[in-house]
Amino acid sequence: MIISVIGVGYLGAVHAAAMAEIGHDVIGLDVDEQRVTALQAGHAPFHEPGFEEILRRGLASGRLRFTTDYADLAAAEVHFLGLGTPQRKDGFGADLSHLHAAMASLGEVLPARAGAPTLVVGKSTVPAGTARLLADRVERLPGVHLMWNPEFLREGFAVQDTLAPDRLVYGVSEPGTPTADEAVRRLDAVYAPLLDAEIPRLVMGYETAELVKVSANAFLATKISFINAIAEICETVGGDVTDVARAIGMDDRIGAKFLRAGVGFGGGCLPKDIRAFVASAEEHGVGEALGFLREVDAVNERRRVRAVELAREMLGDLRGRRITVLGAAFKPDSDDVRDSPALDVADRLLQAGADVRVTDPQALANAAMRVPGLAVEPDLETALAGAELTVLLTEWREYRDLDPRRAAELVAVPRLLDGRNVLDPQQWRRAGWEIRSLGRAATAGAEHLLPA
Ligand SMILES: NC(=O)C1=CN([C@@H]2O[C@H](COP(=O)(O)OP(=O)(O)OC[C@H]3O[C@@H](n4cnc5c(N)ncnc54)[C@H](O)[C@@H]3O)[C@@H](O)[C@H]2O)C=CC1
Ligand SMILES: O=C(O)[C@H]1O[C@H](OP(=O)(O)OP(=O)(O)OC[C@H]2O[C@@H](n3ccc(=O)[nH]c3=O)[C@H](O)[C@@H]2O)[C@H](O)[C@@H](O)[C@@H]1O
Repeated sequence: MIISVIGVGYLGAVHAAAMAEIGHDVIGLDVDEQRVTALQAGHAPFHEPGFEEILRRGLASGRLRFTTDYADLAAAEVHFLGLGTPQRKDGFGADLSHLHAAMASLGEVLPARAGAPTLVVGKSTVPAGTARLLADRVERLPGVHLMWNPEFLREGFAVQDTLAPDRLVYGVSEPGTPTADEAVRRLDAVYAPLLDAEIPRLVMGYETAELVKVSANAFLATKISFINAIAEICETVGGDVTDVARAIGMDDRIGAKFLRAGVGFGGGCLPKDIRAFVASAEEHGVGEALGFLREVDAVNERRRVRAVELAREMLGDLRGRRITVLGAAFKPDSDDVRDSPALDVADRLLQAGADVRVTDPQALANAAMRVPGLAVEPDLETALAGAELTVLLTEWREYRDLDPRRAAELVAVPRLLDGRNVLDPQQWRRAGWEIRSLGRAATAGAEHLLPA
């Protein structure tokens, strides 16, 4: 099938390459010329394991290309929408302006198919009600139908999650009607290889599909803030949140995933999605139903503040003190620094007057753009040299695997704050380090301490 993907950012670029990978003719469009040029040249504009491989394979096969010109989309039978839906400038609801602008441009090329069946498929994360609003506009054109097919991929696993998702969700105007059934058949044809692999597919109304997406992200954020709230208690009463998480996670009804306590969640999605969900509920007059999400957000914010406080407890006055921050990306295996807890904490330490040096295997270019004046150092050993405090904030493998004895030789003072609870405190203490973590009382782990 001939397919277009409009908006080739993290979601859209991976989706476009994945659709070419499963045999479709794909054209990806973006208004960002630099991005289109890079993609067309086979260069990933962001770090995503496995993406460049399928991008290059798609380009080489002739089934994948990129453009900035909407006129090039005229022949496509299916248009996927991968536009960003960032937080509005007022800080709360979702900014749908990119989506509306793209729909206006697409509206000019849709008539070129002269009434032949054409499917427009939204993938962006949007407040409930958005799809119906867009459908009212676009379905006036003969042959055009709109579906909402939210995306659940995780950065760092984007290719795998696109080609083998846990489920496919199809939002239609009215489930069970002949028009909806026809649209479902056409989207099934796009995803045929995935459906053949028995990936479950659920059909529901637009609003339900939109709600599935924001509910999933709200649940994940809640689970993280839940364990981080317990971390706050552990720090005060003398517990170890990693043991709490391990023990409660063994209960199948709770599950071990998304119970990693630390500096909290960030990224281009969870924080803005929970805020947009609350804003949307308020607009519908049911804000109190999601009041707890404000607390989820507040717990998350407090972890960042606490990381700086803990640095102060360990160092005293932060002014002029040499701090090395391990990690800038919002999570490992990504160069994304959107609302990154690591970068935010580094910035707060900088604002407090510390002499901060940040290292990260992939995200330093993005970090330096976001926080002007931040000192960045790509080489881990150089970054550690002379540190009075080392703060681990993104759990890249190279930091989890750090040898405490070697690291102790590099720093000025072997003093470490583990903001992700990934290092073994006993092992580090044995190597001579003073170590504190978010979610463990100062002495947690020390009771088993063996002589060095
Ligand atoms: N990044 C992720 O891991 C996931 C993102 N999502 C959702 O997918 C959507 C996209 O997210 P990202 O890919 O992260 O955003 P992004 O910001 O990386 O990509 C959006 C792209 O749309 C382009 N664009 C803006 N206006 C345009 C227009 N008028 N015409 C064509 N292109 C235009 C931008 O230049 C940009 O390249 C959001 O709603 C997000 O919440 C959902 C699941 C996963
Ligand atoms: O809508 C989206 O964009 C996506 O948002 C998240 O994916 P992503 O933001 O890529 O990353 P996650 O793995 O969910 O991590 C988000 C943040 O939570 C933090 N986290 C995660 C898990 C955990 O136990 N503890 C924790 O602090 C991570 O460090 C990271 O900062 C969801 O997991 C995806 O399903 C969803 O499609």
